Amino acid sequence: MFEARHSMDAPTTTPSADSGSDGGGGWFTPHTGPAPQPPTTGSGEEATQEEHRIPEPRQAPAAQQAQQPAPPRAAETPGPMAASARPAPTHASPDAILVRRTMEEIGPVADRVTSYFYALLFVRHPELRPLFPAAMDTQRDRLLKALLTAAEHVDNKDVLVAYLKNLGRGHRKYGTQADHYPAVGECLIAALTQYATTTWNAETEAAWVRTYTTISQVMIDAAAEDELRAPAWWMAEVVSHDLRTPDVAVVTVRPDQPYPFLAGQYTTLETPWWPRIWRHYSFASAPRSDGLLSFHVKAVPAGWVSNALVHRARPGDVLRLGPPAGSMTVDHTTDSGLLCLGGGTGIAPIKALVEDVAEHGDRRSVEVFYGARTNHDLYDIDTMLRLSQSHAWLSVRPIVDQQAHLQLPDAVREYGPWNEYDAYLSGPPGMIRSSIDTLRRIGIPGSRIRHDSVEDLVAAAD
Ligand SMILES: NC(=O)C1=CN([C@@H]2O[C@H](COP(=O)(O)OP(=O)(O)OC[C@H]3O[C@@H](n4cnc5c(N)ncnc54)[C@H](O)[C@@H]3O)[C@@H](O)[C@H]2O)C=CC1
Repeated sequence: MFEARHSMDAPTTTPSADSGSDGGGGWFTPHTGPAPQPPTTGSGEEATQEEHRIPEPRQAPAAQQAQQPAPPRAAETPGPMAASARPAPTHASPDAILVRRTMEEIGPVADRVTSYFYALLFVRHPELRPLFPAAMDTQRDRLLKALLTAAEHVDNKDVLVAYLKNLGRGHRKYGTQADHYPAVGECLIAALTQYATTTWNAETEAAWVRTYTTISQVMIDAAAEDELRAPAWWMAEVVSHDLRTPDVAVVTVRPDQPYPFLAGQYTTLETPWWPRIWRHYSFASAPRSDGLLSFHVKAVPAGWVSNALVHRARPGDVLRLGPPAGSMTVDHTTDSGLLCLGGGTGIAPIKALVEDVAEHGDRRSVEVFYGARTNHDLYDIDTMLRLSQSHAWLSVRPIVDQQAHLQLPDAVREYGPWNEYDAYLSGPPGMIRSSIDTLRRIGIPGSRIRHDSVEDLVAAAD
């Protein structure tokens, strides 16, 4: 997906990271087994400090997990923000109310909470420091994002559990182990205790402990299950590097073992030059019979990874890839048309979606609007036009800001009607936001608009 999306996701663990589960209060049905169960205090029940300690995680019973059919990996990876339509909880659970109250209080001092948390973690657990990148700036933001996500989705079990499973799997590549989670949880609680001084009390602490315990258990179980069927990461050799403009390259790699994914998904990628710094890029093609994977990379100012990939990477270099993720995939159970907006290098997953429809033999209408600032920036227009010449159901319209005197989302209004279409958005965060507004204004419901996380796009732009 992109180097943006999803951001520097380094090892973590905080609800942060990306969010939660459901404890005694509600959103998670505890597994059977020897796992220590979270305390089941209700909203008004006061728990002791001892009860509030982060319990040791239960190791997932591998044998039991092995018997479960492994669902296709791609289907499990919707991020909570992957689609614009998220069902809102109808009422908040007592834990959700307490967690959100804490979040509101620490919001204005989020930077300090985050710094304090990491300082504490690395002082108390220096053995965890090597799991994180040398420069922690982006990581700090990631923690806050994860906290907010957990709070926001604390009652939304389905979305949250899917998100956490994805997160747990994704953390394998950092070397995160089950026994790291209590350390992180204790530092998180300590940081919240320090800064949420007005709202913090035993009841709130119990709510956070329950929330964090269930969050970490979902992640640990997902990682253990994943271990049975997939590597923690893939090594991938660069086999071609095509500089399309002075700052955009199409990089093609050969993974060291089969890499299953769906068109429209993205991966995380680490270069040998910036160890432990991972960035997101979408697959620019549907799965290929030769197993090769391509990415469109734009070097952005101060972008360590993107500049390395565009200006330094050459055939023979070896990258590391995390697991595939993302839910911006084609729903082959319907025959709705696809309205695709690809801005800049955001055209990469759109091209993969088009190839997916073509390979599936569907005859669904696919309308692609390909936006760029200048003609020169339409670096993949030849490929897209070639595809449209081969497929009568596909139309491709380049929208160049300078010529059209309007931006990509506005151009879509001039065509349509779009009521029989599902929309797929890919590009810079501002484009995603304004496209959502525009599409909703012209009557496309949020449930039919798909895109990757805008928050991650902002955070990972590097
Ligand atoms: N490389 C990849 O695999 C993927 C990249 N992305 C994201 O796509 C972006 C691509 O960046 P660039 O190529 O520099 O794109 P860009 O900044 O040149 O913009 C591309 C298009 O989006 C439109 N646009 C930009 N901001 C807008 C706004 N606020 N409102 C309406 N329209 C707007 C522009 O008018 C232009 O048509 C990056 O943010 C990247 O993270 C997204 C998905 C995949």
